[in-house]
Amino acid sequence: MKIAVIYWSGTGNTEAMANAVLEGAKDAGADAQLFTCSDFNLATADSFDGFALGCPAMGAEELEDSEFLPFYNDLKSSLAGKKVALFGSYGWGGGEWMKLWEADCFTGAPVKACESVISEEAPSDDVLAQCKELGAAVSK
Ligand SMILES: Cc1cc2nc3c(=O)[nH]c(=O)nc-3n(C[C@H](O)[C@H](O)[C@H](O)COP(=O)(O)O)c2cc1C
Repeated sequence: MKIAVIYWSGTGNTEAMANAVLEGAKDAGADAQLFTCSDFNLATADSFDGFALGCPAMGAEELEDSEFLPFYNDLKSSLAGKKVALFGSYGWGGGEWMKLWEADCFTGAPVKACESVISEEAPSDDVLAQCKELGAAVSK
């Protein structure tokens, strides 16, 4: 399985989660690669079997809108039939942004690999373990 772990992170919390997702995917035997959303070449999207996408809550319970949201909107058409899992960090909103993101993502054609993983600010060891499991789930 060829897996892309693609994230945006302003202060490193979602980045730490992405690193754990990558580790979990590699441990599960996937050919997994880590990208920031601005580094990912959309022309290569069809070559991946699964995607783990990470973005923190920004704006008012929104995806980061200067880099991640435009990237995600462009990627969406390539997610049909692919395994997808979502993760990210939040501050004070209780995870509302993730519910909105899931509704947007999984009412389309992607195959939900597992439950999303969210972290209040910096990920704890427990959350990092959940991130590794997410990486493994998207790799199956
Ligand atoms: C401009 C801005 C907007 C934010 N909006 C929200 C929000 O709507 N809901 C929330 O729970 N946290 C919000 N946060 C908190 C971040 O989601 C939180 O600090 C998160 O850990 C940042 O992740 P990162 O380190 O990957 O950038 C916001 C933070 C910033 C800087």
